[in-house]
Amino acid sequence: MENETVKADYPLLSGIDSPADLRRLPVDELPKVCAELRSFLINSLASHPGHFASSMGAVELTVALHYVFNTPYDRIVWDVGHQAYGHKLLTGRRDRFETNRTLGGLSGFPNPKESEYDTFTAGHASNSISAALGMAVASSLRKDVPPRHVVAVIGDASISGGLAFEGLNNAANSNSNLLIILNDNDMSIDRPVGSLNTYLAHLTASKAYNNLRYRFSRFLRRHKLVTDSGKGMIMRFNNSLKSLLTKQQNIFEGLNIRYFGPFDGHDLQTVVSVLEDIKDLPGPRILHLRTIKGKGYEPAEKDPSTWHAPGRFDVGTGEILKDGAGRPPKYQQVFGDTLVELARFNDRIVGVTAAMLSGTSMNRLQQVFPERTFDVGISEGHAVTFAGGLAKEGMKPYVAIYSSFMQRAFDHIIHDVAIEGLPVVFCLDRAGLVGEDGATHHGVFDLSYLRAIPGMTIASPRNLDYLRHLMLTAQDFDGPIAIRYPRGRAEESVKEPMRTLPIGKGEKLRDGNDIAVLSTGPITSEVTEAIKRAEKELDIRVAHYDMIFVKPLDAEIVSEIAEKGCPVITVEDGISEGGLGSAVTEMLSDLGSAQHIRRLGVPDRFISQGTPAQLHHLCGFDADGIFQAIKESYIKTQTDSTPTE
Ligand SMILES: Cc1ncc(C[n+]2csc(CCOP(=O)(O)OP(=O)(O)O)c2C)c(N)n1
Ligand SMILES: CC(=O)[C@@H](O)[C@H](O)COP(=O)(O)O
Ligand SMILES: [Mg+2]
Repeated sequence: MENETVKADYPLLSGIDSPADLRRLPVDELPKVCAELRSFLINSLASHPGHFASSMGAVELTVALHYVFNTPYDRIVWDVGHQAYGHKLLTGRRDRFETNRTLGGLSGFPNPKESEYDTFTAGHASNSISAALGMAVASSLRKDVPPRHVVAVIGDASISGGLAFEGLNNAANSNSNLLIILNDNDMSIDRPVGSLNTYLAHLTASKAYNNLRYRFSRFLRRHKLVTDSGKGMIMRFNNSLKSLLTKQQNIFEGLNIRYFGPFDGHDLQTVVSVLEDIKDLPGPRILHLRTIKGKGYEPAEKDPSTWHAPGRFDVGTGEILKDGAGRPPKYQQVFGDTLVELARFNDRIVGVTAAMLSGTSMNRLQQVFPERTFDVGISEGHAVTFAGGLAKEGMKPYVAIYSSFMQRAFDHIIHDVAIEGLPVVFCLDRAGLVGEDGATHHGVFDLSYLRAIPGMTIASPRNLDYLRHLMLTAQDFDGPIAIRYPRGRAEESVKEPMRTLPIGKGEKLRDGNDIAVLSTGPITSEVTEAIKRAEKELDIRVAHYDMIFVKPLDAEIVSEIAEKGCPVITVEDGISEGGLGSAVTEMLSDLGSAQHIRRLGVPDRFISQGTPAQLHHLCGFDADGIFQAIKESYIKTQTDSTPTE
């Protein structure tokens, strides 16, 4: 990428290999750096897609942070990290940026294994304040010289998450050098929800007070009046102004966190000078910046939801290049439509999601039954407990949450739903290896963590028909049930009318006695392909069962394969430890069988980004990997049964 054209198009950016280069520029050159960063992002992401609008909106903030703070000595902790592309470009990764989110390339999120500037794992929302506070406390315990600044950058939706509140609550009691930057663009992925959002809008309305207050405190500091008595003066000044200019107390100051703002987060000079002013103040502080999601690219500014992660697009026209024409629908779409279909006939059905209204297609229910659809914001734990309450009073909640985000709600599932056996339907979208979002987002742990919960029923459809069958089955099921389905499009469209399935029953898709393969979920189609190849190339007969339910596991099927006595292979798009393979192994062992079992799934390590097909191959459970496993298992039986001299 660093050719002559790039240098001509990005004269300043091409000279910035690290933030130290940025810091050598005069402050009035910084707006040009921002313009170049935006142009770079637009041109790169048009053909190498990723999280667009948040990074565009955080450009000035990113430049200001690396300009004012001595990174990487000073720590910037990005929340979620989907706004950190500008940060990647300024921290030595510009020439590799086109590998973003691809196999072996850059991670789409800050990743400490990738760069010393990426200070903490990011991907799941609301962790930045806690992590940054921990770092700040560690720094003061170590008595770092010079004192180390720690900055958490968090969005208006992410700060509404429970974990962020816990962090704020703790930070307020600490004297650590923590600066929280609230990047408030008044957007989540969809419209933000909740009263904190309304409250932040009100803070903007009290701008006059906040500006005056900031100017006064700056005057005192510049004239070295910030002694204890100076602080007292500030407080008295604040309090009298507050009653004059605002109707309510500032929530952050009420928590004992000094609040500055709101300021225009695109006014670079202001952001730089405010950061310079407040960076050395002791104790926890919050700087509230108002920004525009998608800033600098008109289509994104107008429709930030669509441009959160738009895919490929035409830079000139702003047209998003769709890849779905004529192809079967996505799992999420069929989930959304089926939920509407069921809800039309059953007025107890309600939908709950945690800030993923469009991502889960729960917006389809919202369009038809707005009063029965609940987007509770980034609060997976609350979503589950809230659903528990709904179920307790006779409603039938379908809770659609991405599998990896549901990890946040593990205890809520146990304590607030499973112990009472409440009939909540957990719709785990993005189950399995999700692809480009990588390790933080792969939904690979759900089978293992849910299977450990007594009374939990867990199922996975092999195609869209079975997704619909399971959603109908769940409607009349009196207990907690999880349905896991993957990201993206199915291989085939819906073909059959919806019907109820027997709980805990799998299906035999093919019979044979040489090997038995047991699978769950859409990966079943890879098994079918592998078996066809094995039967042709190895001249063997392979039995294939779609287990559908991982819990309760179909004991009849497991007894049948125990009787066959042949080698067994299990296949799942999830971590091998504790999932389908473990369930089958445990049951066979309970039956006293000593059959050879091979468990195919995600190995015991974190898997980075790539396309799902690449990752299935890497983990050895695409059609080719399954074929190899069948072959090896078969060869082993042949070798084992050959009589020795
Ligand atoms: C625990 C968790 N839940 C949901 C998400 C999905 N998610 C990613 S970004 C986002 C919206 C974040 O909004 P905000 O913090 O305001 O940042 P913005 O996108 O506006 O820049 C959501 C809900 C997530 N990453 N983590
Ligand atoms: C940053 C984040 O967590 C979301 O934007 C996530 O990347 C969405 O994933 P999908 O693209 O699968 O909806
Ligand atoms: Mg936001």
